[in-house]
Amino acid sequence: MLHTKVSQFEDIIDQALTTALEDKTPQLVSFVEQIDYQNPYVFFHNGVKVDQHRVFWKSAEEDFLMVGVGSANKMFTSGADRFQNLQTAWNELREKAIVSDGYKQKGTGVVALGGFSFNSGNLKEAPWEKFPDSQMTIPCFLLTNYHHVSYLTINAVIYPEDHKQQILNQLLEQEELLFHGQDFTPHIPERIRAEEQDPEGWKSSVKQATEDIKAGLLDKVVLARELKVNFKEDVHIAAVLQELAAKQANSYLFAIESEGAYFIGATPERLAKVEDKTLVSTCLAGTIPRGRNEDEDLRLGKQLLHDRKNRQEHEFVVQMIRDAVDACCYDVEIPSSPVLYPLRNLQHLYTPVRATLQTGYTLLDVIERLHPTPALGGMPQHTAIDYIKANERMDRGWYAGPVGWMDRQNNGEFAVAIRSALIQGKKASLFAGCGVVEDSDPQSEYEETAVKLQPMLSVLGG
Ligand SMILES: C=C(O[C@@H]1C=C(C(=O)O)C=C[C@H]1O)C(=O)O
Ligand SMILES: [Mg+2]
Repeated sequence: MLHTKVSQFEDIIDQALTTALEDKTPQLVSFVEQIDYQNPYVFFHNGVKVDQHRVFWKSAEEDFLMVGVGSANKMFTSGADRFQNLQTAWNELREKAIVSDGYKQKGTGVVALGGFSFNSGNLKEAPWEKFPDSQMTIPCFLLTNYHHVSYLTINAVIYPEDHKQQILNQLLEQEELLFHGQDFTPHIPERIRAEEQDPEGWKSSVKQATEDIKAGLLDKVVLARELKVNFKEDVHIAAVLQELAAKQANSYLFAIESEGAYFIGATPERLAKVEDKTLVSTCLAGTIPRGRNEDEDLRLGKQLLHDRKNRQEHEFVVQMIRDAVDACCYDVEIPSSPVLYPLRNLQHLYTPVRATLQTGYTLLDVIERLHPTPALGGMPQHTAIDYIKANERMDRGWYAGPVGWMDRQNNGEFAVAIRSALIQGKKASLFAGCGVVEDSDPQSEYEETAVKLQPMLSVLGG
């Protein structure tokens, strides 16, 4: 940190100490500076020297990325009111924060990153014991790369009994560690085993779901399965992120640490984004592989656009998101038919949603209404959630839950945590699901999930 910056930082610590003593409560301070361009993967890698708790987010559509190290504060909420309770805790924190920020760039300053499990309030089964119902971190150190400029935020909680010089020394020492050492050797772990969990059983549950749909129990349900993988050595998370970034264009990248386990993924699916009053959401459902050449690719794309079963999968998502967005927005724009969304090894049907948020509603209100959309749950929403709990034979944990970030202005973005894996040392669990409708064929759905496992599998042992 530059000399002038240190004295500005000292000033806000002084202010915070005064307030903390007066109010007899801890006080959050946030200090933002522009720094030389930083490689985010090196920063993530170095971060572990300061704190094992690290979080990562990269946008799918623009040059915008955040890496958080340590936590000035973590917000945990659980149960049915977890979104509302988080909003309350967040409002209190962000309104009271003392901020020194001459740039006012998005994703800098008081920012919370994290996510939510798919279901709230259930007991966590293996392998999810280390992940809470929800966790949003205000990182101690936050690197933000936006339009090729790097910003460093330092967030700290100042207690009434703290000493300025001690805090300053500790933070400067940690900062030194973060920027020391400029590279790492990318290392992809060697896979020694990959084990599917009862594929035949899974296919029969898809078959059963099509029968239950024909019988009128529900219209659509998303069923997921797990692939367990073992490696010869511990997985190097920074290297995996770097590989994903190189391979998975048009995807959000995320990583969230909890008690030494990392939930990580490259998902194409936005849940909701709010910038000022503009809300953007995404309907993404309906899948076909990419072709091996341009002709085949075009042919497959056309086939997907006109396939009755895939269009039905997609239409349920559009219907539900439209209703949810109509209830809290105006000027809702949704095209009447989908287009293709190409990824490295598959393509989806995609309908963008854009609207203006009514006064009084926040990003978290929208997330609460949307989650889970029929792209991850089904239709009707609550029937599908119960159906999944009763029939899926695994704990989804954070798979298919909302992951993302929000800032002090309540702007932010959440994606749906699919194409994801939970990594713990030498072990990983990969997850993939698919939308089941009345015309679903178990074998094709099985193959669809196999293709969806590929992005994570390809960076976890090749
Ligand atoms: C559930 C997943 O993906 C979802 C299901 C899709 C489908 O069945 O066509 C497509 C995109 C996603 O909404 C997953 O990747 O695990
Ligand atoms: Mg599908």
